[in-house]
Amino acid sequence: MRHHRIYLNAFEMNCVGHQSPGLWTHPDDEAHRYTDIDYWADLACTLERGRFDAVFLADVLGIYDVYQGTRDAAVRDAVQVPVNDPMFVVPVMAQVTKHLGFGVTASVSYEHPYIFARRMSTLDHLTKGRVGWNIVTSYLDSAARNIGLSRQVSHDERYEIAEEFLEVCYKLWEASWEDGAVVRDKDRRTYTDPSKVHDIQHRGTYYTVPGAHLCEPSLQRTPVLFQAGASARGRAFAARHAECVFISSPTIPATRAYVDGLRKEAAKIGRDPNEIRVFSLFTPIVGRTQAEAEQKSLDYARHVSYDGALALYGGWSGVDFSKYAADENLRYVQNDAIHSATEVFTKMDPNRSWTVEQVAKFAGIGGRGPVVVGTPGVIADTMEKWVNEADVDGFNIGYAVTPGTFVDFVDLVVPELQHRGLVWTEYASDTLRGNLFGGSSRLQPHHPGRQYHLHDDATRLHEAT
Ligand SMILES: Cc1cc2nc3c(=O)[nH]c(=O)nc-3n(C[C@H](O)[C@H](O)[C@H](O)COP(=O)(O)O)c2cc1C
Repeated sequence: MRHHRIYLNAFEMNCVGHQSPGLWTHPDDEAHRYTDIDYWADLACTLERGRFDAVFLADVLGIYDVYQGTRDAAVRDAVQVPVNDPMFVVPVMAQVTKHLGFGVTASVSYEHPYIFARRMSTLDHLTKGRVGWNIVTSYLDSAARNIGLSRQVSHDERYEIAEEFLEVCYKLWEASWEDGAVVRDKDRRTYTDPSKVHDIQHRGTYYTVPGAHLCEPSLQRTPVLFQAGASARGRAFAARHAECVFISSPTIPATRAYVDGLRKEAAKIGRDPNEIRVFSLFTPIVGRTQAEAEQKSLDYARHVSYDGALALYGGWSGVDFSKYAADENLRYVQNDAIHSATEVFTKMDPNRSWTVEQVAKFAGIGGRGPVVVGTPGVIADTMEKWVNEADVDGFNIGYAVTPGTFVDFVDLVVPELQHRGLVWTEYASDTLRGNLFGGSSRLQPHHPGRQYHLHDDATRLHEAT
């Protein structure tokens, strides 16, 4: 195993039906409390008690309306709609914790870097350096139609936009305010030294941002960068920018293929491939005994919504599964949705074909990642096997029911992992990047965003523009 410890993220979303469509009907599920700030505060305390590195908040703009050509199935079963803005629950969770990190999802397709950079600096200040950004390009036409486009920008061009979006953000976060700019000198009546605040003079294909950042430097400056692209273009983007990568695929061989490809891409462009933390989606159903766990799993399965699962998967893949017979094998379809969503079932594991019904059952609990049912020992064994054989660094722990799945994991599995020396018993740092990578809270020295850092490069930035 490459790393001294397993990294843990809780996978959440500011909505009712995140990755287990239909489970809102289960008596133990409290996802409907997503509008109650106490739900988020209590969850954050549970996760910090379990020494989780972070809670990662997914977010999707638009409604899943591919299945049956309407949004009815998604709306009926609360499949990621209603959905609230993830950013606003971060300060609530930061207030009741000291070390837990917060990954928020935001789409480069529906933000502007000048505005967005301020929002992330604000969160990094309020969380004392514990915020991360899951960079997405989005995948639903239904979102594009609501901002004046007839359909979403093509898949690969979304990543071209994302490249420039990141460049503007790096310049704002790293190259506008020098570390010593804010002096708060009451005698000289100088809060900030104007000579240490610089325009970024960005003129690009998609953005023109000539001015200075609006925020003083936060502890991390650039938030920890997460990404989950898994197609060839998505992986190339991740290899260049991501500090952490989320992946979700159902088997170890498919996951290993992704991870090897990602690390090779990173090495090709001069990054340390082992510097990227890879988190694999994983939904545990835990019992004190195997029988108890299996009973729980059967009980959850009875609450899965078949239509809800196909609405979710239809949104991800862009494929209307109502056009297939339930026992028909899935075929790869090239479109502008999530390429990896269908690749994983049609290409990544050649000796396996999947019918629509199997995909619906699989996606009914835990989305596209594996669901493991068992005792704390069985769960820990599986996690160890994935780390050793799929070369992942940690897991994005999804839930079947919330907060139940997280409480079971923290109460039963974390102590087993700690006993095996696989998960730490105490945090090492107060910032998210410090906990994930050790040492500084700033970008790693050979991360591409670092080249904009003022001390190395103030003159170069000005000469280049
Ligand atoms: C674990 C995981 C979580 C994701 N969460 C989100 C999300 O919250 N919002 C979103 O728009 N896309 C999300 N995605 C999708 C990816 O960010 C990305 O849009 C998709 O994988 C497209 O990449 P690809 O075109 O390279 O396949 C997630 C993917 C994975 C594996």
